[in-house]
Amino acid sequence: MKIAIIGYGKMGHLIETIAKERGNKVVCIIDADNTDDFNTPEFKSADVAIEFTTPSTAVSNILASFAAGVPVVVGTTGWTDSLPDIKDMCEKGAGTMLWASNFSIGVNLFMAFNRYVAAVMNDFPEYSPEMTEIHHIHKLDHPSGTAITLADELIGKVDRLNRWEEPQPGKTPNDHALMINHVREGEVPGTHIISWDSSVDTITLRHEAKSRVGFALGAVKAAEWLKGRKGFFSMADMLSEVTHTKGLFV
Ligand SMILES: NC(=O)C1=CN([C@@H]2O[C@H](COP(=O)(O)OP(=O)(O)OC[C@H]3O[C@@H](n4cnc5c(N)ncnc54)[C@H](OP(=O)(O)O)[C@@H]3O)[C@@H](O)[C@H]2O)C=CC1
Ligand SMILES: O=C(O)C1=N[C@H](C(=O)O)C[C@H](O)C1
Repeated sequence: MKIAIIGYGKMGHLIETIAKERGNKVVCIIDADNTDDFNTPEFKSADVAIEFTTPSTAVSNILASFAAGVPVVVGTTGWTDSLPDIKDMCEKGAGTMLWASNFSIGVNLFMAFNRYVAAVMNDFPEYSPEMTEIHHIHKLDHPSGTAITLADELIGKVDRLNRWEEPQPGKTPNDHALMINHVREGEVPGTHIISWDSSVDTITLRHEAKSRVGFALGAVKAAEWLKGRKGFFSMADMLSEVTHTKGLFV
């Protein structure tokens, strides 16, 4: 299939390599210096575009893809206050998009395990959860998009929690808040840790990406899956088609 790449940074380069290895054709690459190319026949000829840019540019790139009639897979994080409006546009037929805070298959399994553990822990108030995400020093946003997804899903299952917070000097954490810590260190591709602590033990769930390959491969697979579909989708929609475990994703 024909793929357009929006954002030719660390993810964009890897997506180009993996898309070609899987037999796809990259017909257009848009980076910060050629954002007018959404209007070109090359961009408009793409079956699907894949967008990994910055928190401040994702929304305009999504809208430009919709205007060009090209479905878009979006991996950029840090812009999701606008997600409900974009989702609404897709549901009204104005565009097609698949968004995920993390395209790694392993992280999406980890998200399912997180939901399961949180549902179990709802009955065990002696355990308190905490989350930590560790990423490379170039990352612009915190907490990571993945941590926000994990936190929202955990809070949704645990009656004693109603929000997430980041630690602030001098501020006592709210009793009903899940704390999310962020660490920026070297070139770490992405690590997420959820710990459930009691006075007698700690249960820890940990996902550690070894490189960005899992993210890029998942995004290309999502683009291949999105071709020919219309509406708003998530990785759960795609993955629910490949598992026999009932209720794991949707
Ligand atoms: N969902 C997931 O699985 C994953 C999500 N991410 C997220 O993806 C995003 C990108 O990550 P990464 O590739 O590592 O970041 P990079 O900084 O390496 O790449 C971003 C690229 O976008 C370009 N860019 C900036 N503005 C625009 C614009 N208006 N239109 C098109 N391109 C533009 C930048 O150009 P220039 O440098 O010239 O400004 C740069 O080449 C981040 O938000 C990150 O959190 C990352 C990995 C996995
Ligand atoms: O910026 C990154 O690099 C990553 N961003 C995503 C996030 O914010 O969750 C996904 C992955 O962890 C890498």
